[in-house]
Amino acid sequence: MTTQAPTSDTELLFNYIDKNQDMFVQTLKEWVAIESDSSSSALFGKVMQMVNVTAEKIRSLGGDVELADIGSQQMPDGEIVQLPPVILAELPKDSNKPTLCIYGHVDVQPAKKEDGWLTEPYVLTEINGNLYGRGATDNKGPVLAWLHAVEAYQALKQDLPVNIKFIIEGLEEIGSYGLDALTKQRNDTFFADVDYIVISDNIWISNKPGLTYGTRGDCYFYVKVSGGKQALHSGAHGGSLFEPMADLIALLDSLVDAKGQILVPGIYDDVAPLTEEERKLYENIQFDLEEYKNNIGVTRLIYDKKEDVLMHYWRYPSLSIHGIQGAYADPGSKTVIPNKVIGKFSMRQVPNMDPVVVEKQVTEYLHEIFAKRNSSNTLKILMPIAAKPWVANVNDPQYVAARRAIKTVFGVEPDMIREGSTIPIAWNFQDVTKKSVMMLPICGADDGEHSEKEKISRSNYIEGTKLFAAFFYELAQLR
Ligand SMILES: NCC(=O)N[C@@H](Cc1c[nH]cn1)C(=O)O
Ligand SMILES: [Zn+2]
Ligand SMILES: [Zn+2]
Repeated sequence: MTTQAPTSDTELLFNYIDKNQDMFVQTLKEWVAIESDSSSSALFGKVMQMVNVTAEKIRSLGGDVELADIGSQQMPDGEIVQLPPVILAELPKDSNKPTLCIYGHVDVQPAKKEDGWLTEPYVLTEINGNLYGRGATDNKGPVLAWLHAVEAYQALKQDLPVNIKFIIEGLEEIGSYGLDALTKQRNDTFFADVDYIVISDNIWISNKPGLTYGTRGDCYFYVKVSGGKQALHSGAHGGSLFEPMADLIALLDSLVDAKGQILVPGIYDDVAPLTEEERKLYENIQFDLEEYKNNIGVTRLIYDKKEDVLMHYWRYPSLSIHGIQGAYADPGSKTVIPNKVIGKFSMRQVPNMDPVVVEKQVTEYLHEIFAKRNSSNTLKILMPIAAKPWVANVNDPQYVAARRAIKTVFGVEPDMIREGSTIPIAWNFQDVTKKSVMMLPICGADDGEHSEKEKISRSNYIEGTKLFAAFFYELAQLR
């Protein structure tokens, strides 16, 4: 990548980051080795370990760290569990400087070798310049890049141009339980002197750097269908039973058609109408459909125009079916009728959808479908995650600083992009604190977040660290 006329101080920082890249990769390897999968409360011990390791790293940079208690939570299975704390930290402060608050998460999605990983998911493995491992891109790599950017300033005894606070959590992947309440609770204290909030937990959409001004939200549903007291032999009992799995499959099948249209009545009613001005924005974005299909390993998409594909990721809702708990999923031919199954699906939310309305629409619709089946089974619907979409003002000064930093490090103007996935706390940060919130991604379009090919390229990890160092500088120049 071309580096654009850095100042001599920036040049020193970049050289330091280049020279120490192996050490930065080693730290990422140590972090990836901690299986901080938050998907099940049984694994919260590892999340806790990861939170402590992160806290220690921030302390080593001179940070004052609080492990904020966020209490307990009833999980979808009914169990009440103590939640891992949230890191609220602050580096030594100078009241003449602006204050940047960096948010990130150190929990990860589940990963098992048998899911199809070519490498051990928790052993960071470098292949052709890519660092494969669960959490490499989502979100341990970017969190470390922020910390290493600070470390570079400190190692070179350069004054950090901004005050820095951190909010690092271990429950983002399951909807950031407790963080919205903590944000409200600390709005007049921790957040009072914060000028900017920045998040780096998403990806570019091409090999060109992107700057993100919107994300979709997410409503995550559990559909529980329960039958008799125990699982039964399908030969001995199949034929006269209302089978929970058949009910569930019918319910899941009623949600979305083959063209990706959501079938729940009323769901599109609140979706913000597309304006001519917005439609034009999509035309100039660099996004190669062939390259994209190749990256994600598919031969055909529902839409064949770039603009339609992007709009259906960014500005329209989508519904995905994720799995069935209680279903027989192992290899082999077990002839069982499960007595209780839980279907899981989520619906990405866009402006101006309201999760409260969506929950009602989905629940009523599924109960109607279920009633028509006249089954003896019982149906229960839960919505444990309700995250609103987030859209920012791209004219905010923070975006100016980020554009300049991107130009310095990558030599190009970024594409202004939105994100199809969800950072559950983004909307809350903006709504509660009224501060400027921005997303500054450093991860590649082909990083495979949540998949069995998750990776970050060494180049993005190291150039991303430089980008963050340059961003600190540019942010201070705004004053
Ligand atoms: N990198 C952000 C991310 O992956 N966020 C999750 C958060 C979430 C939403 N619903 C459940 N978890 C995502 O899937 O978008
Ligand atoms: Zn993430
Ligand atoms: Zn994620």
